[in-house]
Amino acid sequence: MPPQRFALPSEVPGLAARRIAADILDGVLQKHRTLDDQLDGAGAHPGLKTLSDRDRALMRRLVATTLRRLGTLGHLLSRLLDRGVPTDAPRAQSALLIGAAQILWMDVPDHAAVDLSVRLVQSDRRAAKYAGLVNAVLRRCAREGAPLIDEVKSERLDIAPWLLQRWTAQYGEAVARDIATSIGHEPSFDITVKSDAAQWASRLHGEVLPTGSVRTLLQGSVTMLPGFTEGQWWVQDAAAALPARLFGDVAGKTIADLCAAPGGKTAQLAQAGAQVVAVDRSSNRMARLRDNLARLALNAEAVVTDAAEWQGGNNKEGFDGILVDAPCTSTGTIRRHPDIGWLRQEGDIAALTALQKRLLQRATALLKPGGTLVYCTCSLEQEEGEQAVSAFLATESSMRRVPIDAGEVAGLTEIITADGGLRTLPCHLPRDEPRLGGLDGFYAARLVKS
Ligand SMILES: C[S@@+](CC[C@H](N)C(=O)[O-])C[C@H]1O[C@@H](n2cnc3c(N)ncnc32)[C@H](O)[C@@H]1O
Repeated sequence: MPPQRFALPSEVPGLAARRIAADILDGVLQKHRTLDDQLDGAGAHPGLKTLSDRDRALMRRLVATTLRRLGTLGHLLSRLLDRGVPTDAPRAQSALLIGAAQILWMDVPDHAAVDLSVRLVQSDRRAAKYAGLVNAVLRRCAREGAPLIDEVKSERLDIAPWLLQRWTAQYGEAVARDIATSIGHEPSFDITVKSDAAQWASRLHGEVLPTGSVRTLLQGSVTMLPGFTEGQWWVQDAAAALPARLFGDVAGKTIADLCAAPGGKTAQLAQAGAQVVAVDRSSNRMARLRDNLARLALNAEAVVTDAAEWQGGNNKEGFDGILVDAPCTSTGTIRRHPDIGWLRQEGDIAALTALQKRLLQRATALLKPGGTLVYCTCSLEQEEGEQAVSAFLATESSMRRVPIDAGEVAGLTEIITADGGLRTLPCHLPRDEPRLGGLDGFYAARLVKS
C-alpha cells in the first residue's frame, strides 16, 4: 500500500493527481499490479477518494499515456540521461516518465509538467536528491524530445517484443504493424445505449457506429456525462458489444453468462429481455456487476462461484443459451488497458487455454439440446480464440458451429473469418482521427448443441 501522503492541504493544484499517478505507475512497473486492481475494489489506491472526478480522469490519462508509450519513453530517457535512469529511487523514474509523457503527448504546458515532476521527487525521501536532474532532463525533453522520438519506430518500441512477434506470425507483418500503431493512440469512448442511439450520439458529441454502439471522445469523467446517473447507457467497446448479439432474439429465454462481471454483456442480454443468470468467481467484480445493473435498472440473478464447476443452480432442464466470455490474456484490450502489454507473459497462455476448455465443456453440459453457446475472448492470441474453438469442436461431437454472417454485424465482412467466426482487431474501422477508429481485439464463435 502506498504511504499515506496524498492530499496534503498545502499542495499545489494538480500535484495530488501526479502523485497518485506515480504511485499507480510504480504499482504496475515495480509490483506488477494491474491498473484495474489499483483503481477499483479492495486494493484501490486510498488516495483516489480524495481526488475530484476531473483529477481522477486526469490521473487515469497520465498513467495510461505513460504506459502506452513506455518503450518510446524508455528510449528517449536513455538518450537524455548519460548514466541511465536512477535505479535507487523509483519515484525519480516515475516522475521522469510522467513528466515526459505530459510534455510529448498531453495538453499540459511544459513548464507545469516539469514543475510538478520536480515537486514529486522533492517530496520523496530517496528521490529528492534527483530534483535537479529531473528538472534538467525534462527541460531538455521539452526542447529536443519530439525530434528524438520522430527518428524511432515507436509502434515497435511500445509493444512487448514477444507480442509483436506473435502478432506478426498470426496476422502477417503489415497487420501486426497496424495493430501496434492503433494501440499507440488513445482509444475512443464507446457506449451501449438502452435506446435512441442517435439522440445519445448527439448529446455526447459522437456518432452512431454501423454496429449500433455510440462512439465519442471522452472529455473528463464518465460519471459526469449526461445519461450515466440516469442509467441510460453503459461503457462497452464496440467490439465487446457484438458477442451477446449473436444469440439473436433472446426475449424470454434463459441465458447463463458464465464469466459475467462487471456485466457489460449481462446488461445487453437483460436489456434484450432474457432471464439472465450471471456467474463469476470474483466477488469484487460481481459487486461492480450488481452496482452496474442497479444503475441501469436491469435484473439478473448473480452467482459468485467457479463457473467451471457450476451445476446450473435452480435450472434443471438446461439453458436456452450460454455465454462464455472466458478469462484470457486480454491482449485485445491493450488500447484501453495499456498495463496488460507489460504485465502479461507468453507463459500465461497455456493455463488460460486449459481453463477456457473447461469452461466450454461445462457450458455444453449446462445447455439444452438445440441451445446456443457463444464463446468469446478479448484476446489477439489465436490459441484463445480460433484454435480453442476448433480444438473443442474436434472433440465434442454434440456441438456444431453456426457460422456468423456479415449481415449480423452490420455487413463488416472484414471481421468475419472464413469458417464463420468473428475476429476484430484494433486496426479495424480506421478513421482519419485515429482516436475515433479501432475496435478491441475479440474472437467469437457461435455453436449449437444437437
Ligand atoms: C473477460 S472478463 C468478463 C467480462 C464480462 N463478460 C463483461 O462483458 O463485462 C472475464 C471474467 O471471468 C471471470 N472468471 C475467471 N475465471 C472464472 C471462473 N473459473 N469462473 C467464473 N468466472 C471466472 C473473471 O473474474 C472476469 O470477471
